[in-house]
Amino acid sequence: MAQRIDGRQIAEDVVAQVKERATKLIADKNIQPGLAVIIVGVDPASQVYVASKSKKAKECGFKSVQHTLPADTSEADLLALIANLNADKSIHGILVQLPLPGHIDSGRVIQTIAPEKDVDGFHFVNVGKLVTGETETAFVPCTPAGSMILIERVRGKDLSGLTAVVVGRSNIVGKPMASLLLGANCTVTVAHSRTKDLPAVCRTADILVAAVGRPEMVKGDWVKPGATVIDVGINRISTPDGKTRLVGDVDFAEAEKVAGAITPVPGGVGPMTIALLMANTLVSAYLAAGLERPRF
Ligand SMILES: Nc1nc2c(c(=O)[nH]1)N[C@@H](CN(C=O)c1ccc(C(=O)N[C@@H](CCC(=O)O)C(=O)O)cc1)CN2
Repeated sequence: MAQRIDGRQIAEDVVAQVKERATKLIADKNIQPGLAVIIVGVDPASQVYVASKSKKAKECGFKSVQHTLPADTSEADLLALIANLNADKSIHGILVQLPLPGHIDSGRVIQTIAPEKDVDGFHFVNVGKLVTGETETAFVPCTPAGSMILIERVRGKDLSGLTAVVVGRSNIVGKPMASLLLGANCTVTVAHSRTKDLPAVCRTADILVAAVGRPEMVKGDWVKPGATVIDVGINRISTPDGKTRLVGDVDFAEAEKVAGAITPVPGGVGPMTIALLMANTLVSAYLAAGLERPRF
């Protein structure tokens, strides 16, 4: 049976380190990291995630500001708010919760955030830095950055020569995940809906990352014995008793019989996303003060 990777515990460890370093930054330099989180509309899941982010920021000792805007907010008003936050010296990180309502161009919104405050790592400047290996000043998207920490906890820091397969090619998870694994000297394949014989491709992976958004798609016989399986999917499905439950993109019951280590859903990658947002905000405050980048 595979080792279950406890994302909640590892996220707590990361948050504890962030809190300790934030406390020191405040004491030594009188700089309090500041995070502004913006939500537009009333998507229930987004409301939960944003509330968790604001709460966690407070726990870390950060200045935590939440802007809750109505669903019919104009793009111009949202861009004006971001411009104000870009100019606000007490704010080191700006996060706009996705998805945004359909009348707002998410791309334009993301590109309006100052790259040095883009703690989501979605701005072209940060994407370019990640792809080119400019990791001193890059912000890496929180979900892949958190997934890398989980992988390193299981396999150690040296992933050199391992075969990695990332299933999914989104800008938020799949592509940055592939860049991180490549940066760690893995041999990386990005698989997707048009990949031929996806099960066979997945079976080549020492590290298998599933980020497709399809409930329990990755079956046990897609997993190489002993592989590390990172399940990024968070899918709510209906159960026969009329309730709902969360499942990942991996069929956990099958895969845990084959894998060496595997993340559960919930309690795997999800908590790391919020922990890495705290880490990125701390990094932003350090870099703004001209200090050496803290590593996690
Ligand atoms: N601007 C952003 N928007 C979105 C991001 C993001 O990184 N930046 N990611 C996702 C949602 N997300 C954070 O925003 C997120 C998703 C899930 C979790 C999490 O902890 N999940 C729990 C289960 C929660 C539940 O019970 O529903 C888990 O997996 O254990 C945290 C953050 C989309 N939008």
